[in-house]
Amino acid sequence: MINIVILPGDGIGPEVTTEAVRCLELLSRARGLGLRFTGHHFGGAGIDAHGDPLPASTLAACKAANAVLLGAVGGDKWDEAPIRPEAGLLRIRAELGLYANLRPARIYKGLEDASPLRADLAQGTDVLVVRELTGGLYFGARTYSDEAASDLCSYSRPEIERIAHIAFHAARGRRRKLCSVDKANVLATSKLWRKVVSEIAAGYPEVELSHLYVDAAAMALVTRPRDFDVILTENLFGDILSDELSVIGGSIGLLGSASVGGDGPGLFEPIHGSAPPLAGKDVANPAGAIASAAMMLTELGLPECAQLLTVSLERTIEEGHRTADLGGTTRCSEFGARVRDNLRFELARSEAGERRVA
Ligand SMILES: NC(=O)C1=CN([C@@H]2O[C@H](COP(=O)(O)OP(=O)(O)OC[C@H]3O[C@@H](n4cnc5c(N)ncnc54)[C@H](O)[C@@H]3O)[C@@H](O)[C@H]2O)C=CC1
Ligand SMILES: CC(C)CC(=O)C(=O)O
Ligand SMILES: [Mg+2]
Repeated sequence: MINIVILPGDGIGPEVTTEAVRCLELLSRARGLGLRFTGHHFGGAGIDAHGDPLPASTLAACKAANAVLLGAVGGDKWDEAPIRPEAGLLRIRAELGLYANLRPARIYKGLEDASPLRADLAQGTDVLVVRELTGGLYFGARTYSDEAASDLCSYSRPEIERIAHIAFHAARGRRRKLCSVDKANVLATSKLWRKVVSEIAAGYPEVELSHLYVDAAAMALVTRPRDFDVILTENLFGDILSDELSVIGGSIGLLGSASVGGDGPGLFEPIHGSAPPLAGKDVANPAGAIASAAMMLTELGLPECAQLLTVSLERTIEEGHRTADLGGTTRCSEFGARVRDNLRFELARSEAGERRVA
């Protein structure tokens, strides 16, 4: 039995996670994986039900699970709450020790026209953002009054070393190029970041290391995205740059992510937020949630099942099924159903050991 905790969260979170879970259920039945799903309140839904975005019962269930699949949290409704839904997200990342957030971005076949960039700039973009997830500004002490406010940014050498190793390992298995992004011309944390990353590079001579300041990186991502293979960066910069990178492929709704590094379960979530204006309308793009589910299967040691789901998602996109964010009319639930149609086909094909004639 593989126990998976589902945290649908708020806004479009429940809609996109439903489609991802249905794909996983299909795979589990077909392959006898023994996946068992239990849903728990989280984010705004946690505040409404328990007065806490990360209720104790939810945290206990996550810690006991094999993996956690998350939708998204937040919304205006909780703007004035003493603890915002987003605080629950930060807490669960810290509680599970998930210091590494992997966000792969690429141009899907069939979406070549969906990029806001000229095709000659965008085509072939395939980047993995390795974002430090439990340090930096999001976790520093804050002060606030209506006259002055502050946020503390700090990083220690071990925090930088461990995320750098993850990124160098990833680069070694890809095109062996790693760009570390910081603001070392201004920030003390970035100065240490650059020094430590450069030292770690000595252990990975086959990986070509470069450094960019974050402002220049933001520019380079839209002028020469294909030059990047792995981007290693700190929490805030990774959050911002991965949203930027996602639209080069057409939409933020396409990107999944894996948060790993702890002793317990990993957490898998699309990179987008709860998109309140889209909630309840069956129009959100569930591709990022489905891609996150595929990343979860890989992490659970089921790479073949992950591949079947990835191929099914790719084929659905290639067939031209597009949700509204990509200029189409396919509903969220319909898109999920088409992925499952393709998944049934892939399962049958792999069982028959046949190759499909293109
Ligand atoms: N991981 C999480 O749970 C995150 C939560 N948030 C929260 O979400 C709420 C909304 O934040 P925003 O800044 O608007 O970011 P957002 O990511 O929810 O939306 C940004 C834009 O992308 C669109 N979009 C996002 N996901 C989409 C999808 N799957 N399909 C189609 N279009 C999609 C939205 O309609 C909007 O135009 C806030 O409360 C914010 O704090 C924001 C980012 C991450
Ligand atoms: C909502 C924030 C806590 C984080 C965020 O935007 C993200 O992780 O993508
Ligand atoms: Mg974000």
